[in-house]
Amino acid sequence: METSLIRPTATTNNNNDSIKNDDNNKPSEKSVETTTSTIPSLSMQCSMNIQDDVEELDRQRRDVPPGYEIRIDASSSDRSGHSYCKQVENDGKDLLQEKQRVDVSLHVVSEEDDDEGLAADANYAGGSIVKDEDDKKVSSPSPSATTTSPVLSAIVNSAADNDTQEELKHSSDYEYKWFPPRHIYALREIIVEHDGDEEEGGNALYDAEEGQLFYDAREGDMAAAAFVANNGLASKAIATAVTARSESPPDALLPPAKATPSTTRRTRIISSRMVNISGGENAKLERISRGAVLCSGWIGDDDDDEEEKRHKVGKGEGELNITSDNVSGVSPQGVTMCITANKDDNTKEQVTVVPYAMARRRMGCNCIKTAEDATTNKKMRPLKTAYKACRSVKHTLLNQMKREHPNNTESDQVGDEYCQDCNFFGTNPITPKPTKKKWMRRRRRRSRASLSLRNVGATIYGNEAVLGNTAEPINDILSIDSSLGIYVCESGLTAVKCQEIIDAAECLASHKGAWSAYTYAKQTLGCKEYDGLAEASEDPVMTACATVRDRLEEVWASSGNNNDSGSSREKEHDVIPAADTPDEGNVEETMKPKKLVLDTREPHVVKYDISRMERRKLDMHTDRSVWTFIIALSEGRGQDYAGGGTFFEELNATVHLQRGQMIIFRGKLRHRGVKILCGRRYLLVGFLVEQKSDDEMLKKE
Ligand SMILES: O=C(O)CCC(=O)C(=O)O
Ligand SMILES: [Fe+2]
Repeated sequence: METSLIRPTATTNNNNDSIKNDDNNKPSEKSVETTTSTIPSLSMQCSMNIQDDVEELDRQRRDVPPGYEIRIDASSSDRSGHSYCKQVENDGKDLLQEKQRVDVSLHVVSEEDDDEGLAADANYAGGSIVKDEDDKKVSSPSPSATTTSPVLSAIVNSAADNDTQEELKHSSDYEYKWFPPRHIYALREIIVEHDGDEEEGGNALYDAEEGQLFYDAREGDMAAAAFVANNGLASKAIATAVTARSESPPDALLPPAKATPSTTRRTRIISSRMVNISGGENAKLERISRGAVLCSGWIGDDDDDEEEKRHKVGKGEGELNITSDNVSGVSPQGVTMCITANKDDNTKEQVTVVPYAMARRRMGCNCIKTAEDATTNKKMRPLKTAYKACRSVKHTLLNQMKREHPNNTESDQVGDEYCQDCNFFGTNPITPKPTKKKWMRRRRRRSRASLSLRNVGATIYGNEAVLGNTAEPINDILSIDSSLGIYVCESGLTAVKCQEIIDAAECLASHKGAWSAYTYAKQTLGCKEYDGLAEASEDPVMTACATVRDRLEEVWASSGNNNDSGSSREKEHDVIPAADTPDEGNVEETMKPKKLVLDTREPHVVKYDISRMERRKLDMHTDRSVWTFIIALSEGRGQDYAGGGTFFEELNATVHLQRGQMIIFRGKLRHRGVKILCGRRYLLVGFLVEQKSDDEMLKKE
């Protein structure tokens, strides 16, 4: 196993279009002055000519630590239609050797203008460059520098083994470059382009274990990129870095060199500070790469240089010969880079990513094949990720098809749209919309044939069942803010189980003809009403209820939060220690802990999609609940959707859950569902309310 590398590079900056960090409203020169030799100042070069990015840019400015600044340089552009990392030219010198400057740029084309796989000139965004000030070399950090900068410290400490850490701390060959977390995420799944020198470890990224933080900028490589694997340590390092930067001492937060794997699943890190990491160029990156096709083959003309070839492919020119033999996978997201796989004598084999539409057109065929050797051929190892991803896309699409053709057997579905050979869709994976008349007829038929309701849902989630619930509560609970009452933990749901709930909900919605909208959310389905959904959701819901009852209620009350008036922040001086709580008999009726049950129609599934603006988000509101739990059924950051998350007003942060995680919070906290940028986001939500006394019930009747 390769060791993880953090290969910092000295960088230069000759960009004068600076925009200052408006947090403290200091002029940019100020931040130059405050830059020390151990903490490089930060500037980012972005081409942002898309309106949406303005908000993101603002956020970036706020997020920049003191002494750093953001610089905007609208000149950074590339019209090839490809997203890739590149090293900006500098008089033909080997930049990495010279330790002068490394640019890491992302160039992204908006999907609206890309229907035939051709890049649009006007709509692209991207670019991030980290450089030091005044063309100066950034000095290597001394060991003390790692304590001066918690961010660097966190990154150094995330290196996989001690030797590497030591080397990084002491070697004068290394200099530290700090990527703001957003950009690390932006680069998360980008594959490093290098010139094909296939010596051992030539592309160490692909030898990285999941969870390693990677920054690889080797001499001779064509490009540099930061790479962060999906989960585990690397995420932790980033979460740590962000938190450390904002407020906390690094020592308390630094991850161990190797995370201890949890018995059931990989350690997953959640942080209230992992805010706004999607969006802006990252979102666009996620969007355009969806459905791209990975191909290997010749690109451009022999005498074109690499850059030229990429341009040509982006424009649909050149000699890329796409056949089913060289199509190697479909990338659902993230894998958007051109890769040079190998370089033997005169043979250059290129692996590149082209838009799905273009590949289809070139192949003159309705299906995309997945090359077996994507998993076995070492030279094509980068494709492994895409290959895996491809399988999951197929799975999702197949499920979708099954839902849309519930009565068909698989062979019925082959037809024009389905290739049994590769188990994949061709021209049109989505069934064409039925005419209104047909639709009405179908809807009537569906409602007649609606599921036979045994009223199981109402029983499963009735007061008695919830109060007598014997599910195991979750013990490992991360407190996002204990004074507000916001906690995150696992729900126990696996990805497969999450998908089962989604499938059940979608199946119901299609039988019913539509989603309901009985909470503030525009697309909901109540588990109490639908047996299939009720059954699929039982375990996580009961786990959530047990966790609130057996863990959170107690913690909450013991920190003086045993009534619900006003904000918890206001009550900070009014804490009644648990030990001083009077006997039950003396407690006034209002102070008695109430028994929590699920509200009349709870729990429910929420769906966000981008079909309409109001379905993308949920505006600021409070829930009519004592506690609300939200379980994420989909994965964010471009996998199932981008954007999203739950924003809390008092926290002033968005919490992003990973699939299977659950957030539990006080229902009266103002919160909103942040707009998703693409895909679909499903939640399983429950409102826990106080059980009404018999008197109250009678009164109501
Ligand atoms: O989308 C979210 O994260 C918030 C959902 C929510 O607040 C609700 O369903 O009441
Ligand atoms: Fe809510």
